[in-house]
Amino acid sequence: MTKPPPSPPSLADLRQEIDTIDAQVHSLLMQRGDIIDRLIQVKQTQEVGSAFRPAREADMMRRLVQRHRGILPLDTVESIWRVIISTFTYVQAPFSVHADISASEPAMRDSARFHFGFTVPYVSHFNAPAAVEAVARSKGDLALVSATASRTPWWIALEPRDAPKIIARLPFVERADHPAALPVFVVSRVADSAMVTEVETWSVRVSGWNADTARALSPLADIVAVPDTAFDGAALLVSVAAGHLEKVKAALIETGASVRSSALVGSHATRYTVPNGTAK
Ligand SMILES: O=C(O)C(=O)C[C@]1(C(=O)O)C=C[C@@H](O)C=C1
Repeated sequence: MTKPPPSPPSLADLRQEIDTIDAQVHSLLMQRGDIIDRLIQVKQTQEVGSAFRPAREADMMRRLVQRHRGILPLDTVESIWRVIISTFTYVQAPFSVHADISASEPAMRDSARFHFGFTVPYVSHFNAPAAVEAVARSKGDLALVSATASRTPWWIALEPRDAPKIIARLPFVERADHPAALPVFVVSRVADSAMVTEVETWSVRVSGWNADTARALSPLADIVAVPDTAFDGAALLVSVAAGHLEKVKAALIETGASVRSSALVGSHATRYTVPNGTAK
């Protein structure tokens, strides 16, 4: 005699399983909070003012994407972890996010909320220099500024040694249809040891900037250029693999431009793109 197939679990049984998992997830988050409490003692955040560790976060976000499987969309998993990590950053040392909304207020707000959640205060500014200035006056605040376009060479303010620096590029995990896709630089003051140094960002002032020069540089580096009429040139923000600025300078000179000055104004992790077909 064959046994009848087991009856499917009831709705009440499945809800019981969900309640058990929710309680475990909540309990694990509270345990994570206890660890953060202990981490504060060993981390000495007070010295630099900010608990944000871009190198660690870039690595955590990449690993999260790599291990993700199943029907829960990657957008959701990424946004949950962004809120977890940034809120635990905030509880270590409160900070505000100063956003330059001159490119697009809704896109900038989406980026700030997606990457830093709703607990971290959001302050909007009408231009990049104002957002950067607010960070320079603060202890550990962050500024979010467009990484692809600018009306002003705001990065010149980052040149002095003790000025804030570019410390990250968002989103950490790029892909088609990212819900907060606006490319953004994060500007802040963090300990040197917390910086990711894979990609360097340089403030470069050039004379003789023209379309040929821009074309010659595009395979070598990501560039934001603002015309500098006083010198028939441009103020550039150059993002280039660490140690490769000399190649950019050589290409500039080959196309007839000349470099008037260059200063390192930050660094960030290599851009990480989710392979096609993985993201949901
Ligand atoms: O690893 C740290 O230094 C932490 O402070 C922990 C933590 C996290 O919540 O995982 C929070 C803030 C940092 O930006 C990176 C990670």
